[in-house]
Amino acid sequence: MSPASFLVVPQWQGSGSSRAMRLIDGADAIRGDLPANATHSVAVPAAAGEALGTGVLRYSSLSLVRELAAAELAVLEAPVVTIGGDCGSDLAGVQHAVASHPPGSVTVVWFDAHGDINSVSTSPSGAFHGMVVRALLGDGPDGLAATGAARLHHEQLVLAGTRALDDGESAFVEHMGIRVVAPGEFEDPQALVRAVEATGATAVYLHVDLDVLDPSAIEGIGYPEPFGVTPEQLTDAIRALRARFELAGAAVTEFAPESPDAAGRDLGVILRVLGSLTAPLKGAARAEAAESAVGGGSSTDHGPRHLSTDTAPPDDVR
Ligand SMILES: NC(=[NH2+])NCCC[C@H](N)C(=O)O
Repeated sequence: MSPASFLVVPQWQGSGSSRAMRLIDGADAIRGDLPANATHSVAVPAAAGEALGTGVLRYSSLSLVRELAAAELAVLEAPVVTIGGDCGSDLAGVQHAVASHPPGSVTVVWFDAHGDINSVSTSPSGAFHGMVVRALLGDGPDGLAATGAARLHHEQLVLAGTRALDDGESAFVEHMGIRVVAPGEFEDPQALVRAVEATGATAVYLHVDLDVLDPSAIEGIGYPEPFGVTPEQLTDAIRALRARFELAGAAVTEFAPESPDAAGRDLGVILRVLGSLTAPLKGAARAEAAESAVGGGSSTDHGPRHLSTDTAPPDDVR
């Protein structure tokens, strides 16, 4: 596998939070630790944007970001890891991954406390980050909803770590029979592998909203929900999926630190997640074996943090 490329998309317009602009700081903080030669950025418009009668708040900026990101994705080497920004930052990333693989071969695993599967009519907020998955399934305003080969079928979707669905979302998930892997199921890292196997996919797109993690593991998230997964459960699940399926693309989203100091406190965990998505698997397994042989490492991380896609990942430092 070639090393991943990173696409930083500091989109905040999809968030319903009054502190949505913290997402820009979050994207900047993560970018600082990425390998510069593999990192590209989308110039997100400064303007909030207008709904233009679509029912999606700030629709005009969101559809513009989708276009700008799609243009980058067309020239970047896959797999691309999008760095958000809100949960809609990788709308183009998912659509690109699905469209560039044979029909039915990519399953999207949506790691998120929330379903993000509201339609315009069931959304309680009008915020696009709660409607992204629905748009991926083809339901949403023109310019956001996936069409043609980019459209995801609901059989190719697994919601992972989900624990906060709105009523309209629950009804839709139940009606469509969409597979939800609850946080408790993460105790077995193979649970997600089996869920994806059941979809018949050969590749996975891994979307990570950091709020899938338990709030005790991360501070800088705008929509914390209790009873989430541990960083170790998340990274083990990601590595198990990568060991079994081709990685078609990925994203890490919704980092919204309140200050640079606060960002620093969360970066260790975020880089472990990024490492699980991008670092060579064999190296990770070796380092883990070595680590357990010495009885585990230190949990503090004061050294310089840099993510490299071709050396041992930072998630080996626990
Ligand atoms: N990715 C997120 N943080 N999503 C939060 C969504 C909140 C709520 N379900 C909504 O539709 O507005």
